Amino acid sequence: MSDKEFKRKVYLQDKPRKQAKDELIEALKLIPEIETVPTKVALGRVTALPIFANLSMPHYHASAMDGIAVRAEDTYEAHEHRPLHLKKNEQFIYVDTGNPIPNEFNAVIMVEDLQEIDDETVEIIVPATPWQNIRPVGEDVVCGEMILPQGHSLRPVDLGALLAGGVQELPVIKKPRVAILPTGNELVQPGSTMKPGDIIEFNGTVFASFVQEWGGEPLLSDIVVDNPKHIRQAIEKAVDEADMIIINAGSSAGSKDYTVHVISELGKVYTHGIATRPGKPVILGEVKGKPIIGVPGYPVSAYLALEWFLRPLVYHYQGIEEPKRETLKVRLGRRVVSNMGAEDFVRMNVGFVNGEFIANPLTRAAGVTMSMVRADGILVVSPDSQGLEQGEEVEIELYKPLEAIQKGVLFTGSHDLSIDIVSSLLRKKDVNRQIISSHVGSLAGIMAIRKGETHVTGIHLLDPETQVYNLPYVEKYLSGQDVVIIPFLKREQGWIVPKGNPLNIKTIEDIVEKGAAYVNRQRGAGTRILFDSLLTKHSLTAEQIQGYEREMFSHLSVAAEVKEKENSVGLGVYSAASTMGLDFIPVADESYDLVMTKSFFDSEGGKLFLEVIQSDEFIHTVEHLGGYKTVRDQTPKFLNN
Ligand SMILES: Nc1nc2c(c(=O)[nH]1)N[C@H]1C(S)=C(S)[C@@H](COP(=O)(O)OP(=O)(O)OC[C@H]3O[C@@H](n4cnc5c(N)ncnc54)[C@H](O)[C@@H]3O)O[C@H]1N2
Ligand code: MOO
Repeated sequence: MSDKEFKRKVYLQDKPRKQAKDELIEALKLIPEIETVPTKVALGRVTALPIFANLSMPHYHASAMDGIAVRAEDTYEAHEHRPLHLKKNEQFIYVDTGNPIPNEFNAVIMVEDLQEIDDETVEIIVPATPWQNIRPVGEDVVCGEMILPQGHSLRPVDLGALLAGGVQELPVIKKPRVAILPTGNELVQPGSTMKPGDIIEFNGTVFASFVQEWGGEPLLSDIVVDNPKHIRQAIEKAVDEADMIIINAGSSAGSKDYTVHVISELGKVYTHGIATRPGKPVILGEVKGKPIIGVPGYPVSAYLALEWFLRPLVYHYQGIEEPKRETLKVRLGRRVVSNMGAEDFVRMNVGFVNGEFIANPLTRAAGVTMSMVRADGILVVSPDSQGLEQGEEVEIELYKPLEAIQKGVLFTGSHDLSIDIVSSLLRKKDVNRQIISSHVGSLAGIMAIRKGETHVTGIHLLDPETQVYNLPYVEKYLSGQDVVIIPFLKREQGWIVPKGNPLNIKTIEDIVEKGAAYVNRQRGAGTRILFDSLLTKHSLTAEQIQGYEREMFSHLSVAAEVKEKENSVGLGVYSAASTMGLDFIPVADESYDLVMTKSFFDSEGGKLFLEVIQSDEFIHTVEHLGGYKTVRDQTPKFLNN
């Protein structure tokens, strides 16, 4: 078949995930191979047969203590009031722990229970019982006894028992070899010089690492060019070398999505399209009896699909149960909408607030790798649900240890680089005490405190009437709540412009007059409120600002956007400009303060948090960024009316 003969396939199935998996496992009779490996390097491998001891351990009667070997019968007369003397080499010999016990003796008396009279004589006052303090032959392992059953994943202690039982090598299931084929003309190897349209090939490494984690052996191939001929060749080679094949991507309906056609030409396609979001365009098939899985290109879809279909195969091949993740009951901090007819997999952040686990959905975009890095767990919403309400109790699968979630500090509010510094210093004090931050802007941060969804927020909200920062907003929106305001930083806000300030922007009027492309912040962000109040002050309107509608969610995203465009300008903090190598023209000094719930303030985590922000190391690091002054008087204000 040539390129042109491939028709564009646009219709995907919506097969239930479990059905698709069961059909695949059912269709393929995976026959594992067996190999012999040295016991010393067998950690994590799975026994292919029951393993029996070749030796007894110990293989002789051994002293269990340091002391003397005796005949118990010779000691029966010993008594507290009638000490008994024993003669060396006739009635006893000295032994150390582990020494063989000569045939004529049958008990050991510990050195602590002896009185040495002279070089040849000891005195005892308690008789010995036969076989006391002796490890009989085979006390640990008896020759011929089964040390381990078949299908057992070897742990460090198992290796010890095997070696003790004289097993120096053993039959294990061969690691299933998984060929990983990254395809796509846009892909380049990490470290290449990038031009627009290039994408770093990173999925392959993630897949290979998962395969290793699950006990398989990854065979990561070079990038395969997107055409049927090369894809076909790559699959044929992979089928010869591996037990399972992963092909990424081209699983969907694009004009270059050849994968499904090549698989059906070379073998069979069982499924194309499953009822999940994300991850829908998965292909499940076989070539020459080997499973082949086409996973979508988008990283999140790809990793989930790998877990749904490859993980069971890898474990099934090894003949062991797939380990289950811990689950946790949580209350939803926000509503989660869902597709009817498909399972939704929603990445979640979880925090322990006011004695309850509160979970909030992260971005649903399938291209955001960082959402997998940040996720504390995943919520699976069933196909017959239209969504779950705020406050509803649900169960999620955990991606992180419970302790880390329990100790995590939730920060929801306006992003500032100093919060990342607090996070790393906090972690230095306690590895489990990290900041889980959502950058939602100042007002949304205040609302999160109000709804009990966060421990801390960072805000910089100028009240246009009083020209006072923050306090008026806290009093307005958090009245009646137990919160603590901590004066935190003074920071410079200014115009972030490309290096050299090509449009020579100095004032807000310049943005209008020079037709600069403005990079705005989202509604409710302190920087947005500052910009809007500058507009009002200079009698300008939003319509006069080019780009006003496009909203970014952090200072750094504004700076990243400015870096992309010669004629652009944004409003943000100095540190964001300098991090991106951009110029900065100061506009205003503002107060960025922290608000925390009283219960967090009083908690262990709150105390550590305060210790960190008052530390010399923190103050020094923040001031070194430039554009900041830390507030020396961080006296907390309690709001409780
Ligand atoms: N008309 C339709 N378009 C799309 C559909 C659809 O149903 N109809 N489904 C969308 C969904 S959902 C997904 S998921 C993607 C899957 O697309 P493909 O599997 O064909 O993947 P590509 O388009 O080739 O790539 C998507 C994206 O991922 C990047 N990618 C690919 N491989 C790698 C790699 N090895 N490392 C890192 N990144 C990789 C690729 O460059 C793209 O940016 O289709 C939607 N479209
Ligand atoms: O189903 Mo795609 O896999 O949403 O991202």
